Amino acid sequence: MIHSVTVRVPATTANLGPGFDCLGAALTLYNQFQFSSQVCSSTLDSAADGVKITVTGLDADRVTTDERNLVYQAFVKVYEKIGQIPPNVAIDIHLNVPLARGLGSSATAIVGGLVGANQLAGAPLTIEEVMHLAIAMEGHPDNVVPALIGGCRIAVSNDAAYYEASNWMICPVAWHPEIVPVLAIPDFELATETARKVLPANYSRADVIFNTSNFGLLLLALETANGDWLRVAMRDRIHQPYRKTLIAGYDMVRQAAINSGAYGVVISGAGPTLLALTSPNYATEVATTIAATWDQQGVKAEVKVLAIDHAGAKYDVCLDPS
Ligand SMILES: Nc1ncnc2c1ncn2[C@@H]1O[C@H](COP(=O)(O)OP(=O)(O)OP(=O)(O)O)[C@@H](O)[C@H]1O
Ligand SMILES: N[C@@H](CCO)C(=O)O
Repeated sequence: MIHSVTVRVPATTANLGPGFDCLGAALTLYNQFQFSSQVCSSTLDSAADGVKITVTGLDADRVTTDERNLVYQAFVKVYEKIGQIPPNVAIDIHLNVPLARGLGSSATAIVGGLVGANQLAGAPLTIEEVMHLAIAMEGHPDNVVPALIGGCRIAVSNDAAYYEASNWMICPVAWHPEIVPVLAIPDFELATETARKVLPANYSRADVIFNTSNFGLLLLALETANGDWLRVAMRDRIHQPYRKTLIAGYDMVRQAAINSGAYGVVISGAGPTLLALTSPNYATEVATTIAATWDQQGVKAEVKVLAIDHAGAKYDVCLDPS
């Protein structure tokens, strides 16, 4: 019998400029979730029956430890899907991905909870079924898909209604190893819900064509590391023009990063983290420049030079010694 499951899930950067709600990449920064079976609920001291949650690491005090916890909600979804009552469980969460910063923290929680529950239940669901549950919970695929299977991915819906889709085609996007993601994480939060509210409901034909052409070029540029293409292809008119007003110093930081060697700078996910893409030779210079420029604007930012994670969610299963 399985005693515990430990799941490691990568952070993700979504959109990459023109790929709003359909393109995302996994990063080498991870949250960890451990799920341990409990014998009976009388041994548990949480307010919620049958679950005890502990959280350590970054922003740990901001995560709820009762049954509203997103990891636990995802855990329960698996048991609903298979028609079983969720077992008593202790969940230990260790956070390295900051909350509400545009690095897919909610996707790590959803994927962690789903993968942990599926393994604890003896793997009744396929990875596709887990992915569909994850997309439905998050509401869009661009963070949860790379968080689950790693790499850079495009998600295409086979259904007419994109956000209600139950059929998805997931395709890998080649990412040239000479393209380095530099992430600049400011010391303020921006909830995805807030950043989605500032977007218009409709777009002009010119804006749609602008994004379509840049998106196509971006895929070629990521594959080939063609700097001239990348400098053009990271532009977007679907979300960034509206969201940048929520991110103090955005224009100045972007220009300074480009002057110091970045191909381009975009809002990571819903923000406020900024993603610069650059070559290995300029990565340190770009990181230092972003931190210094934001500092001049009164914003403290942590800057990380990362790589693309190709593994996605990884788990270890520990069997009951008896
Ligand atoms: N490990 C976790 N455990 C429980 N809840 C979490 C965890 N991580 C994130 N959450 C929940 O998700 C919220 C953040 O989600 P939100 O979509 O606003 O930001 P994000 O996922 O970090 O950014 P983005 O979607 O733009 O990449 C947190 O405020 C918290 O409620
Ligand atoms: N595509 C999403 C990612 C954040 O969850 C957005 O930009 O709102």
